[in-house]
Amino acid sequence: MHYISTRGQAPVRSFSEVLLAGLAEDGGLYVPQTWPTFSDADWRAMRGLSYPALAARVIAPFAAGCLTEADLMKMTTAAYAGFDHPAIVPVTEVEDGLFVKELFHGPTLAFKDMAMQLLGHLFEHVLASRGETLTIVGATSGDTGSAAIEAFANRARINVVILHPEGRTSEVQRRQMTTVKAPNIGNLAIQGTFDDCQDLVKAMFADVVFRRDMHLSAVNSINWARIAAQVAYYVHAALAMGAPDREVSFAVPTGNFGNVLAAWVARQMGLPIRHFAIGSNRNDILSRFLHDNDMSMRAVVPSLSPSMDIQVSSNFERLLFELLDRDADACATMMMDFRKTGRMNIDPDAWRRATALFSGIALDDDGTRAEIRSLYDNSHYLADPHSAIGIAAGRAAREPGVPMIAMATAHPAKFPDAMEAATGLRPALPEHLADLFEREERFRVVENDLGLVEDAVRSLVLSNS
Ligand SMILES: N[C@@H](CCOP(=O)(O)O)C(=O)O
Repeated sequence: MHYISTRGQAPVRSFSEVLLAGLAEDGGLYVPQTWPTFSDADWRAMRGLSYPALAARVIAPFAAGCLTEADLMKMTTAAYAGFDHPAIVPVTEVEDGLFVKELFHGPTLAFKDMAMQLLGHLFEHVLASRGETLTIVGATSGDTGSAAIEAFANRARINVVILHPEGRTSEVQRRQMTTVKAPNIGNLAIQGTFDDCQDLVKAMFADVVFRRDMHLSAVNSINWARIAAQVAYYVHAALAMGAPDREVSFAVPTGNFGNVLAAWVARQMGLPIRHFAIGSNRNDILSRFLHDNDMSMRAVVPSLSPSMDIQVSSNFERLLFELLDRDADACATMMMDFRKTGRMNIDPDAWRRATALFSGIALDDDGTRAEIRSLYDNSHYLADPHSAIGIAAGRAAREPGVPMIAMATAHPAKFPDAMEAATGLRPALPEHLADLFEREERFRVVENDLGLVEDAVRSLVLSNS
């Protein structure tokens, strides 16, 4: 399997090379040169596999030429061994035909663990076989950071520096990152938004000298391996509902567009997925795009669902590349114009093709609290603010006879204030995080300035050498 950049000017690479590269040199995102597919018989043969075995089977075509299914199976087995639910990704029906798939049973209580736990093993395996070391820089609006820190803490060949927007995550989310005392982990609180953090990460990659000297890599969903790992739980959910002999639809709370993109990839691989319903908070660029073809950036506003306080959804570029029939030059031009003007003009035919598959809703904080409350009152289901928005999106797009599976992306205990305001309940953190508020925090506040951030990354890495 080979990978090409959505902007067409970066080397064609293998899975392992893409894993280590993170972002393509031309600023684009890597995608498979062709989409691997499974036949209906192949899908049926996956029914009844354990989650680790299914994940290895689904990821194997993406890693072809670098890793075998057996290699992957060792890693998926280790990756999911610590999850606190025997089903790893359990599903429950909350309303007629509306299901919730819980992706938050990993160590940091968010769906990011599903991919990140595996990435820890993938990076270690590939780096050991090449005798290399690297520095991961990541941007987080709340969940990616702690998942990456947990997956990479104390790994010998890897330093990790996570940028979070100062004061814009929940306190639990921040403490999950800043209280981990491992020599290879650093945290920077950036005076800006998540979009600023993500731009800084991309700017570090664009600085060729810094990128080379630091051996930079990424674990945000700009890294293809994140998407590949996330495809597996969509396959798992669909097969459990009767696919490939029955269509299913998915609802996904969406910020950086990586999670729902993984669902779309499962469809590219031949899984009969009818519809993707996405949920946003007041940072509603994606739902405005789907409603009115209005892809225009507005200021990022804080919300009850901080992980989705995002206006520039990186993975939209991968979908755009397909909507443009893989015209990399057009994709590069549109992405660069978007960054210059804050607006993307998408051809009406391409927009119609997107809206044939995707729909979106946006809930403000009042709407989010009301959704959490009514789910609790009517279905006795406690959904965190992000998951509640996804469930609302699923309800809005549900069709008779087609199971709608909404992704529950985070544990409610990550957002105790929001949960208490909505339901009067303050969900407790699980045992391994019970003393989180007594742990000492360690992070540096840095201005939103590339030079200062690069200096901070350099000094964190040097202090661990
Ligand atoms: N919602 C994310 C933002 C980064 O998304 P990613 O999927 O690209 O890592 C977060 O919680 O950090």
